[in-house]
Amino acid sequence: MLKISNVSRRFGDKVAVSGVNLEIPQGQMVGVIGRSGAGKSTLLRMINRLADVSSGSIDYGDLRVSELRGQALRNWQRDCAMIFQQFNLVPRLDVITNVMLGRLNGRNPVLNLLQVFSPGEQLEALKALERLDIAATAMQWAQTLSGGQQQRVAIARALMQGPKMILADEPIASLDPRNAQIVMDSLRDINAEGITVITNLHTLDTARAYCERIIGMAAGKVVFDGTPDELTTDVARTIYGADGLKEAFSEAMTSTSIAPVAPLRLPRTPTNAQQAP
Ligand SMILES: Nc1ncnc2c1ncn2[C@@H]1O[C@H](COP(=O)(O)OP(=O)(O)OP(=O)(O)O)[C@@H](O)[C@H]1O
Repeated sequence: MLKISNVSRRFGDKVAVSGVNLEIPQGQMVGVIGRSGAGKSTLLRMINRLADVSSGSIDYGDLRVSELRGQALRNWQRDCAMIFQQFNLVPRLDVITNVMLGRLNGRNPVLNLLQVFSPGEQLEALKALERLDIAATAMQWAQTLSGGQQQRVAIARALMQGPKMILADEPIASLDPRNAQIVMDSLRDINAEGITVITNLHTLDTARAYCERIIGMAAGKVVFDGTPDELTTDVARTIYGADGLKEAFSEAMTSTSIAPVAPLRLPRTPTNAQQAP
């Protein structure tokens, strides 16, 4: 269970995240939606500890994530893999090495420096690529792949970490609808194996189609926490505001309007449906 307790983050005078309380059981697939600047990325980055909390605490089971330092922090960042809109691959390294870089934590630093990977690690990386259906690209430079393929490499790299949780910050924002669907299907399949997936999404329809639980943020606060069915137009208006609502729906209709290939699992109910303030 991931527990976020009264977490806030300030940048100077700006409050990016304000008093957020969430409990996310292991294995949930959670979509975080909201307008640009609502605080979605900052929330994810605090869970992964790319950003520190200004106040409040984040716990994972008995682990006080928000106070980890040194090796314990690196272990957490291995357990809690993060993928980004811009993939963050090394462009002039081949795909399989990019995937193996997911193993850096916990290895001998000298081997890392020399980029020496064991046959076992190479096999595992190939398996991860096969799982994402891109093993044929293993020897290509990452920069020669399409955006959708690159995002799948990033997911394979995340899997190499053996994570308990994957945090995805707008993973499909720069992809065409077909690639967006492949990437979301991959995240859903990974989640079906018990890995928690928390993903920021711009579009309502994607969150509805893939996530059993949707968290809506506005001005740093959680203003909705519930199932796709509970996300009515009125609720969407609270999240996006009257202007943003039009944008959210029209965007959903055009750029990344996608639906999952296989039927979804039955939704589990969020344990702590948070009330709008
Ligand atoms: N490093 C930073 N320094 C100063 N302000 C920041 C920093 N990071 C985020 N902010 C501010 O915090 C607020 C929340 O930003 P955040 O990126 O978390 O929102 P978001 O919902 O993820 O938006 P987007 O969908 O555009 O990525 C914004 O007003 C942003 O300008």
